[in-house]
Amino acid sequence: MTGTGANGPNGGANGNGNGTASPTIHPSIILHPNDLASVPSLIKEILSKGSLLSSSPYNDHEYETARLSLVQAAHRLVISLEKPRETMIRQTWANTAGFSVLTIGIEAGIWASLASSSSPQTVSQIHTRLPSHAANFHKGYLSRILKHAAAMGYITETGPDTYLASNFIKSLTIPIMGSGYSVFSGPGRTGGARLPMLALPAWLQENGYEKEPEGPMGPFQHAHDTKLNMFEWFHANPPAGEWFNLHMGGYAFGRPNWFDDEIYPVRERLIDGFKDREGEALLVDIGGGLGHDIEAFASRFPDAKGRLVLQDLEHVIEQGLQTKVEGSRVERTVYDFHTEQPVKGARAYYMHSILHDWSDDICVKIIANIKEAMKPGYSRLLIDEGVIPDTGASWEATGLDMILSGLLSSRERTRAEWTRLLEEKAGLKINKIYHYLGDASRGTTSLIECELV
Ligand SMILES: C[S@@+](CC[C@H](N)C(=O)[O-])C[C@H]1O[C@@H](n2cnc3c(N)ncnc32)[C@H](O)[C@@H]1O
Repeated sequence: MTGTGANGPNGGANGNGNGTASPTIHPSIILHPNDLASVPSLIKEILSKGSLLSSSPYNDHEYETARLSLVQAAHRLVISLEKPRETMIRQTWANTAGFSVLTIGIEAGIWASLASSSSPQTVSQIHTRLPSHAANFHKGYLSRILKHAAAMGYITETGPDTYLASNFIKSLTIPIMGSGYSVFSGPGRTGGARLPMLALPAWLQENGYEKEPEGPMGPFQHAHDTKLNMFEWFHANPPAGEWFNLHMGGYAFGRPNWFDDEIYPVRERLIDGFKDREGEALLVDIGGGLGHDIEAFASRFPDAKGRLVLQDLEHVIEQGLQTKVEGSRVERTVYDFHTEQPVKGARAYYMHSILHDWSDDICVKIIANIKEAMKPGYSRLLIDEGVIPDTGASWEATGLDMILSGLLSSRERTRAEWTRLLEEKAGLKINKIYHYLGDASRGTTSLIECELV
């Protein structure tokens, strides 16, 4: 690739890549850092958050809050200090290549080989331990891949062609972590979940920018030339479905749980007042995937009476059986939530990251099936989802919102949008929105408790 100089590829200094001019922006701005004015205050913030971090006990709430705001300030510092060309090249070249490199390393067993030793490894040593399907990996190319991984900070370069695994790269050898890269890259040459995101600008352009992704023929269907929705397409393109389900486990891992003491008072709202009779369900996890949420609930409340029921599609339930907790009392059942809810009168129906996958119209139908099964004045519907704040939403929340638009033509919702959906359209009453610690202002997750009106 060759440079085109300050005048850009379109024959004029202000070409914007599509041949249209931006007359008011002078190209000299490319020579200046993105936001130099913010640098002093960001450095001050980093120093103060840094000392808070060292004085809080590891992993308590204050530590986590300080750590997260430190990460955010550090990212902002990098982008403020960078010049536009550097940001553009980092994003278009380095990050794109970085994603491919990480995926190759997962699929060819490079990270597993590197992580199998706690001391620095040469390229030859890493190569010797590659699994049989990658045993003939081109050594020169392996060396180039590792160099980029080191330049990106994913691994540590300790000498020429010698590297040490980082905590991050070791974690990619764990399926719930590595699967995210696989599902966004493949399977095979499909482009997986990344393809629709790459095709999102074209989808919007072809639709004259007049509508947001919606309906059964959204960016995902256009990019993959399919009528299937994302879940159906993953299932039809194995092992994408299995990767996705594992990826959900990675997304949930180590995050606070909705039933933590500081978030939702489970004893007061669910266990007290539970009608302890034969066959009564305490909790039904609808679309619960491989079961990480309900299994965590079961081990947190071992003495709570009542059935704990996990529901998902057949192939997901089957996959979950391979990793289920030995001796667990969770009942794993096959159920399609577009049909009548078979567990009647449960104390609580729980849905985590379900309604954000669907348009309001379909959500109303999913909720109608639950409403039919709910007992008035007794059953509660618990919705574990993001509530996007008016300002200051985190990149995790907004990133998910964009991903949902591209993959499922759906959305994360604001408080007003949740109220419109749950109260005005679905006819439920929202009792209260319980915010996860530190998340109230970031929009990543909250627990919305609803009842029949
Ligand atoms: C985004 S995942 C969330 C999984 C899990 N609740 C979690 O938070 O990790 C959506 C889940 O909905 C399930 N699902 C999709 N369509 C379904 C349907 N028609 N009936 C039941 N489950 C369905 C998927 O299999 C998947 O497990």
